[in-house]
Amino acid sequence: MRYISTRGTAPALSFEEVLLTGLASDGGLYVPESLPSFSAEQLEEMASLDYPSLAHRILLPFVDEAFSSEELREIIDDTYSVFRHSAVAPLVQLEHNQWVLELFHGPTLAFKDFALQLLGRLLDATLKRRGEKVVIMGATSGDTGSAAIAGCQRCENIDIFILHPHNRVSDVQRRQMTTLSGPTIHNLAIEGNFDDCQAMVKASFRDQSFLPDGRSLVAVNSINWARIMAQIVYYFYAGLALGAPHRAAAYSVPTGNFGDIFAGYLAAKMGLPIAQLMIATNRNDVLHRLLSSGDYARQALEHTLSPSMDITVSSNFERLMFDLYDRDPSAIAALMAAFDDGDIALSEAAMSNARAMFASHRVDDAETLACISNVWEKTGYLLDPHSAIGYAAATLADAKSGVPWVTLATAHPAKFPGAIERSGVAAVPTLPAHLSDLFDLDEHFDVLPNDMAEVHRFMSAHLGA
Ligand SMILES: N[C@@H](CCOP(=O)(O)O)C(=O)O
Repeated sequence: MRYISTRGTAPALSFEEVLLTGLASDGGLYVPESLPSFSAEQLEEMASLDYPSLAHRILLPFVDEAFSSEELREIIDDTYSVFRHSAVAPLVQLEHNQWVLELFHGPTLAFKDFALQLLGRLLDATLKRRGEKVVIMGATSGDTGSAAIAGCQRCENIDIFILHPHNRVSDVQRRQMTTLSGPTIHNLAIEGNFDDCQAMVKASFRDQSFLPDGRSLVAVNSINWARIMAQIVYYFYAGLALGAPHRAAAYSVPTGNFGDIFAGYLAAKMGLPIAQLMIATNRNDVLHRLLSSGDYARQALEHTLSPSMDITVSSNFERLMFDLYDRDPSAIAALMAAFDDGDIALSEAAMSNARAMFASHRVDDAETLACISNVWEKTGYLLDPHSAIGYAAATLADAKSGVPWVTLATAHPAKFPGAIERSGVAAVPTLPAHLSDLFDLDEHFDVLPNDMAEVHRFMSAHLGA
């Protein structure tokens, strides 16, 4: 399997090379040159597999020569053994045609664990084999940070630097990152927003001259292909449980960086029957505006009750655009250059291709709180604010569709006690036992200005030998 850049001038890479990078050298994102696909007969046979077996079946073609089938199986078994639910990704029915896929049973209580627990193990094995050290640099609006640290802290050959927007993640989210200490773990609270953090990370990938010779950056954000790859699996898991290949389901995905929903799009291309993919956004709604009115104009980032989705530049949309423009890298390079300068307009053909698979809905804070409260009253089920955005969008779509809707429940409600309290429900979400001492532990983080030179100076000064 080879991986190519969406902008066409960076070299094609193997899986191992793509795992050890982030952005392509031309500023694009890596995608597989071609996708494996599964026939209806193969899907029928896959329907009986447990989560690790299904993951192995789906992921093996992507890693090809980098890991043997046995090595991959061992890594996958180890990865999902740390999840607290034996089904790994349980599917729960809340109402007629409404399901939630619980993706918060991993160590840090968010869907990011599915990919980052795996990525940490793949990295560890690869770096040991190559005898190399790397520097991990990531940006988080709340969930990726702790999941990346938890996934990679066992790796001996890394230093990890995670940038989060100062005072803009929930207390639980921050503590999940900043209480994981060690000489190689660095949490940087940036005096800016998530877009600032992500822009610094991307710029750092493009010019790595601040690093000493022999060290390079590896991404833990969804610009790293391995993140997307791992997230394809749970779409198959839910779809097969709901009757694929004989019945299609629709998926509602709380969307920020577009990585999670892009994984669903790939699952459809790989043969999973998917009726529709719902882009569910908060007030940071650039993707909803694009889908509904063709408006892809940048707007100022707003801080909401769903901080993990407070993002206005959705990195992975570029991967979708690459397909919408028939995989023409020069079209993407031109569009992204124009986007750097301001707004872009997609062609009619691209828009109609996008609308064939995607719908969208924006849910503001008041609607998010109302959804948490309504669902609690009706079903006794407690949604976190991000999952509530997905569920609100799915219930609006349901009346029109008649297909089963699966909302991706991307985080545990205990990560957002403030929002739950504001929703007025009588429930108090509690952290699972392994995090019960979270508020007793010391925090370690440095506050830095929104200035890349300062961040690079900090990183150079704190790199291990
Ligand atoms: N929503 C993320 C922000 C980064 O997105 P990613 O999927 O590219 O890592 C978060 O919660 O940190």
